[in-house]
Amino acid sequence: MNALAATSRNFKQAAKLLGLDSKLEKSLLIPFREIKVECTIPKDDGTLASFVGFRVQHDNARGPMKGGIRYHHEVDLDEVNALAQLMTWKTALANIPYGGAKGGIGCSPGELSISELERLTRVFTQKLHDCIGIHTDVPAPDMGTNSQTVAWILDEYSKFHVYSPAVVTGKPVDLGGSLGRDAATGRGVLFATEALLAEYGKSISDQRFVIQGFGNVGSWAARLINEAGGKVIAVSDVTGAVKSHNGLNIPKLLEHSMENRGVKGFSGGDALDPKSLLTEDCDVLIPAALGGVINRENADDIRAKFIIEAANHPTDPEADEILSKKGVLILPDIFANSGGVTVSYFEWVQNIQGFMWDEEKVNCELKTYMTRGFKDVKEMCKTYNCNLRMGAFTLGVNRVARATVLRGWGA
Ligand SMILES: NC(=O)C1=CN([C@@H]2O[C@H](COP(=O)(O)OP(=O)(O)OC[C@H]3O[C@@H](n4cnc5c(N)ncnc54)[C@H](OP(=O)(O)O)[C@@H]3O)[C@@H](O)[C@H]2O)C=CC1
Ligand SMILES: O=C(O)CCC(=O)C(=O)O
Repeated sequence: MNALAATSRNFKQAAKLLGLDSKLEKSLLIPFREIKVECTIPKDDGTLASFVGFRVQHDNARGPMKGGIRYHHEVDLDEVNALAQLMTWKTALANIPYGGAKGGIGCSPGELSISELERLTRVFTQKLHDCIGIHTDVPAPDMGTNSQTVAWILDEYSKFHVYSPAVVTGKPVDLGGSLGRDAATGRGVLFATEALLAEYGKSISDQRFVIQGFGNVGSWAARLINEAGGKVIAVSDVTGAVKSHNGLNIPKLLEHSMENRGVKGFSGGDALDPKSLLTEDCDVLIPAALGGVINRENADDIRAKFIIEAANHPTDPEADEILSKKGVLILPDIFANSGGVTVSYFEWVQNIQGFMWDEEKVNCELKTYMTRGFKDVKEMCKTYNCNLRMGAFTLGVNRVARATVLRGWGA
């Protein structure tokens, strides 16, 4: 099932539980605006290369639309649409005053030089600048992009509009980025995992973790889990996978991965077939890379007791059903990875206030939001007698539906 079909299916199930009017349901599902642009750049060797870029602005009932920009060869309109929709429910669940959006370019960032990436980002921004803004749509990094990418967007945007750091979040701290944003999604994953485990009388330090993806989210999650006493027994990225039953030395793995551009070849563990990583014996599985990786092909073989969705839509609805029958608990993406957009919100607030918070305040506020989010999700699970995914979806969808109805459709 593709990402859009899966996300829309979850939305429709939540709308049914909430008893939403079918016309309201339809209006919530259709995106506010879909933008598709051609981006042609000269490569370093003088030849031309053309790419397609997207920005889907899904909903703005609760505030400016918000979401990252992804550079990956699999990016297409359906995927960006699904990710934008997830952002709408995620920002509502986190109770931050935003709607949802997502962007992306179908490209392989690893095959482009830094100057090619800069040109591509600038051309994309030239095509997009009139549709984004502090109070309309605020992009951020996602897979394949980082603080440098949004710094280029900010600079290019500023050639057409007044210099406004709050037009993007996830910026370098020197350009008004927030302390703690880099680690925020991984830190949010830690707080979310702690909250879930506590419900079962468990804690990070008595669990064994497997993490797919060792980029921004996966590596920060690994680092913070390791610091909290958790045993990270296997990790993968595009280059390969490594495992150690005694727990990987995460600081050393981070060093190795920086020096060698990946986890492959790490001497502090055994090489593992990346395909079998998800079905390794562990307590907690954290997918922190691509969507759709847990599906009907492998769901039955998953041995984790808890799945924390650090990635967006890593679990297909068919796998959801299989895992639920097996008694595996899944903490859904729109809650588990909401720490990133929550600290993006703090960054936007700091930029608008013109006042910088210290990192302790950022982390402390993040914990408050994540703890409250978990409590709110559990409350919905109780009200609608549903699992955590439907608890999260009903919470987000209900808040957006209420805002939509209150704003009305008057001409
Ligand atoms: N950044 C953020 O703040 C947020 C991100 N997310 C989600 O988290 C996920 C990861 O994003 P982020 O960490 O930012 O992205 P990054 O680009 O920083 O890292 C992605 C990681 O996934 C790895 N990867 C890619 N394909 C595969 C694969 N087939 N198997 C195993 N590993 C793979 C990459 O390997 P390599 O480096 O070798 O290419 C890299 O380690 C995405 O789903 C994203 O949407 C959600 C909320 C916020
Ligand atoms: O920080 C942001 O605004 C967006 C984060 C994001 O893209 C996500 O949560 O999937």
